[in-house]
Amino acid sequence: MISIKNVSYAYRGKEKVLNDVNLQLDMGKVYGLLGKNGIGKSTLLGLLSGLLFPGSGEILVGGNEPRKRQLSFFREIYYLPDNPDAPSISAKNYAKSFGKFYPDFNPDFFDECLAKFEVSPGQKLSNLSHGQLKKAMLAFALSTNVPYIFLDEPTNGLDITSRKNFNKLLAGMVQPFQCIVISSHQMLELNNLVDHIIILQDDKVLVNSSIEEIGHKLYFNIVKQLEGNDHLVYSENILLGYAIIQENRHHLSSPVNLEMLFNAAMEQPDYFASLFSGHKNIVHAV
Ligand SMILES: Nc1ncnc2c1ncn2[C@@H]1O[C@H](COP(=O)(O)OP(=O)(O)OP(=O)(O)O)[C@@H](O)[C@H]1O
Repeated sequence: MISIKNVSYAYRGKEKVLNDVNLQLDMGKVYGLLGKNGIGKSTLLGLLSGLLFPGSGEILVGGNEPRKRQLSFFREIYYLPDNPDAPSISAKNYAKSFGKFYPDFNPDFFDECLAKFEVSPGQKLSNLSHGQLKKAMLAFALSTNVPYIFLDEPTNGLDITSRKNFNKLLAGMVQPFQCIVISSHQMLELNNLVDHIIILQDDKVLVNSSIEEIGHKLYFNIVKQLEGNDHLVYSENILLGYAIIQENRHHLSSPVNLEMLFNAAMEQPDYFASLFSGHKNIVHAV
């Protein structure tokens, strides 16, 4: 489990990026971390990975405090940044050298991932394109079998086939003892991958909710006209009419559309904050 309590963080000489953030992340789940550019997603992943230290508050990842940077902690987590370094060794040798560090590293799965991604195991990482390097490092990340995997924009720079393959590989490997956090702007791809959504806005957590809970609270629909649709939260023009979100007062079932959810949350942050924070005095949709 990951517990984030009253955590604030500011880069030197700057305003707080995160202010009094509280979150609990459970095992066996994939979390989608969403937010506009520069809102603090990478910062949060940096704090979880022990690369940054909170100005105040406490973070626990499993039994470890990331800021203590103990060996036992680093064996349990894997953090893949948006722009990973490219050492001058082949993917195969990278796995041989660095796989040892992770007690449950699976070399066969690593080979399988590389093959799926069509990355040559013998080619030097430093000679790969950005997308190829990203795929090699994703293959490594997915093969570590560590309890905590943090992926910053994992599909950024990947072609469409590779994005699909990444989703398939990830969906097939998540174990009950793992907690995976993915920061992304690719919401359509996250749609079928994540169990839980965290949306950052300003220096706070705006939405922290399971897909199931979102589906209970909101109804996603396509209509020809806007008139006559009760409890409208959000609407977008589409070719055949409108894609809308309504309050789900009739307990209907609809697939959650993350892109619409995100756009709606950005448009009405106060409404979403109250809807997903459990406050009794819900600000009603306009
Ligand atoms: N090393 C740094 N020094 C100073 N400020 C930084 C540093 N890294 C990030 N920031 C600032 O902190 C804020 C949050 O940055 P962060 O990279 O966490 O955002 P993000 O949500 O991951 O953005 P994106 O979606 O563009 O990747 C931004 O205003 C950014 O300019």
